[in-house]
Amino acid sequence: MTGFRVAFLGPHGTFCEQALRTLTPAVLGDALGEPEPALLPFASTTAALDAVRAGDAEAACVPVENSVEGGVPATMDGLVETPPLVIVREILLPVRFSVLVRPGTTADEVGSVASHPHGEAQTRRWIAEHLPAAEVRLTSSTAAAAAQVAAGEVDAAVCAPVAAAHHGLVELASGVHDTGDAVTRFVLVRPPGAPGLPAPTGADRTSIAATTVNQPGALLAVLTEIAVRGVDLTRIESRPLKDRRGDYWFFLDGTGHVAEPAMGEALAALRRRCTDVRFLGSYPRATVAGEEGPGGDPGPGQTVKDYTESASWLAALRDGSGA
Ligand SMILES: O=C(O)C(=O)Cc1ccccc1
Repeated sequence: MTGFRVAFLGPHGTFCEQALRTLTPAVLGDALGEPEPALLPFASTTAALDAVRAGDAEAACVPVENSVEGGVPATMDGLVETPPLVIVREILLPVRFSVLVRPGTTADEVGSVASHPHGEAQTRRWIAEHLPAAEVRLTSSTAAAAAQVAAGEVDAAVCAPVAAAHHGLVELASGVHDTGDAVTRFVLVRPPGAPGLPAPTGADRTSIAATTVNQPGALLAVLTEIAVRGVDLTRIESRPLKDRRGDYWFFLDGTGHVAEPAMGEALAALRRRCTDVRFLGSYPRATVAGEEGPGGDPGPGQTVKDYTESASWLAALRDGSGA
């Protein structure tokens, strides 16, 4: 038994567990310094993140966004709480839903159907068409919906096919979705300073959360600091600050690593410009099998080599050896 624990959105049979299990022992060992951790299911993403903050787990795997429904609010809110956590890996999981029922249940007998809000959002049309009379209930995870079916609390669950084996259910339908090729992005988080924080690979992503003063052009100024350094912004999404009505956290993902000059300079500029800025991690960019990731040519004068050469040139001006 290892002393190393990874919390995840449970119960067993969630997409989150599947995402975590796609990491090979080598990748986990690299990201966590421990190839075979114990995987601990938690009832919510908030509880999984809290477990890391409380020292009850060394890392947590949580869903962060979906290509159809956008960000997972509980995860975004949880990432900017204190003490800070940083992302050390991202995992992209193509998501295919099954509709699971107790053995013997027919479509006509389904009076209620449950799923995680992101599961419901991705199958809303299908449910309206195939289970028009069913009352829709939202659950903390897709596997929690399957557990409710097994307990007789609800008739059907929209969830991962693997949840059938975990909860003794059968498929009423499989391959269910409103939009094909949906992908969910999960992240593995750790406390900052933990061993094994990712070194630059040359194909990394950095996640940042920033708040600005409420003035015309404030967000434009933040985006400009990023754009002029050739950082490819791959995501921008906002969440209300809650205790400061009208103010927002802007969640920004861009290509590059904090150890590289362009991203490092962009972060330093945000630190000057923003009322608050949180570094949420630099980690290797994941791609879906067979697809090209972002981060092509950063533009003229924007490569790491360009930054290094211009920094040496400036240093020479300053010490009087160059002109
Ligand atoms: O509830 C789950 O299984 C999760 O991992 C969250 C989720 C829900 C719906 C689609 C993708 C991920």
